[in-house]
Amino acid sequence: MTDLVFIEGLKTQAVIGVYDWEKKIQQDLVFDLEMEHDNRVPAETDDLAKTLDYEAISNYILAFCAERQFELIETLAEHLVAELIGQFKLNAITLTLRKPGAVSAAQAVGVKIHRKSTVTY
Ligand SMILES: Nc1nc2c(c(=O)[nH]1)N=C([C@H](O)[C@@H](O)CO)CN2
Repeated sequence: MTDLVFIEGLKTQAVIGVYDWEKKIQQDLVFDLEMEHDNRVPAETDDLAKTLDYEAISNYILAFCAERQFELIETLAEHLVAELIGQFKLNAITLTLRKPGAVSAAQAVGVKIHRKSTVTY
């Protein structure tokens, strides 16, 4: 099954970084998500409750970043994905997390992870 619900370029700020100066400031983060979902089911019923609500998931990520603090973006990505799988019953997700201001010579740096649920929803 190759259907997806995706979120692209979700921008927010968080306290994130390994250095002391980074723990006192907010820095930009950009999220791209691809979440596996059989889109035929919501399409048959025209029912929001049968799909992955990209608005609810986006709001969850914004709240997560406002409340939580990590050093590595790897740690943020892993914790966030684990919560999203549980909260929204995701079968599989690919998350790309960019920290655009981290390396001034680069447009962005970041991580990309793909995780599957241990149960099938
Ligand atoms: N793979 C990673 N490398 C680095 C990270 C990170 O989270 N993952 N973080 C930093 C610093 O916090 C950096 O962003 C400061 O500019 C360095 N390398």
